[in-house]
Amino acid sequence: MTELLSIEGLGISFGGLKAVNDVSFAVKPGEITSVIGPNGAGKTTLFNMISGVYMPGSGTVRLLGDDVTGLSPHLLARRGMSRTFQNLQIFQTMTVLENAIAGFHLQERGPVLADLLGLPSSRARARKAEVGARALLARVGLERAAEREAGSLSYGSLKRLEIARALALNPRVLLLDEPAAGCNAVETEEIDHLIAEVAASGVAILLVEHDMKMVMRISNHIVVLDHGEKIAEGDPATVSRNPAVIAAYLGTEADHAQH
Ligand SMILES: Nc1ncnc2c1ncn2[C@@H]1O[C@H](COP(=O)(O)OP(=O)(O)OP(=O)(O)O)[C@@H](O)[C@H]1O
Repeated sequence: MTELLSIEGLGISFGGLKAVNDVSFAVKPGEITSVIGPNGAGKTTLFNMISGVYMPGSGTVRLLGDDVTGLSPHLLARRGMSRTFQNLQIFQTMTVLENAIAGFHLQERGPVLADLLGLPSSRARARKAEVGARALLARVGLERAAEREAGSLSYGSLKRLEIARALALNPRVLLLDEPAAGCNAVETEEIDHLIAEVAASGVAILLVEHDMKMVMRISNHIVVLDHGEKIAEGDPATVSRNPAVIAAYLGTEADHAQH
């Protein structure tokens, strides 16, 4: 199957520390790939290199076969990669609908003059963005909250709003940074369903998540990092039986026990 996103030998050092070293894997359309590993394993750093936040020290990121290594997040978004953040990027005092509409405007080059002059073309664009935003809110189960102030939403709903905004870019690849962090069991399950539905629509999903139960439940493919290196990859059953993976997690528990 075609690889939408492929990571080849990616690495970066901070000072003398190799935070990520020679990591390779591929993400396929319609599949959910998760990156896991103990604290400090390099998950966030890897994510930041893939999504254009950090320039990799070595290696290549390919999107639909094109080398996109080091492109800025907004250029990646135009090419079909969007992401959510661990710390939500929601405008708390705007309505839910306005937040979703903001997602649409991120993809535009912005004929700013037309907008400033209130030309018909700009009004038509605004109308189109609103229709699209309402459809997205329905997709994530927030249509009835459209007129509410975003700051009044539950945490799980905010997480779904953040995913809606990323979907406004109509991505081929969606990167989710801890989509269930801070959510209770019911909210986590709702997010599970949403992610599975997005994957089923053909989007390639890459996620970093600490909730191991969720990872095992929804992933097609898991990549395990430890001390910046890929130590295993495969389906959930294979990875959870892998002795190197078990040792990496037991190792961190032993460290905690000593402190
Ligand atoms: N900007 C930075 N400058 C220096 N060191 C960094 C920087 N970012 C990360 N590191 C180091 O790189 C290593 C990997 O960190 P990273 O945050 O990517 O791990 P992680 O797997 O995401 O951890 P966690 O599960 O705790 O979020 C750690 O040793 C961390 O201290």
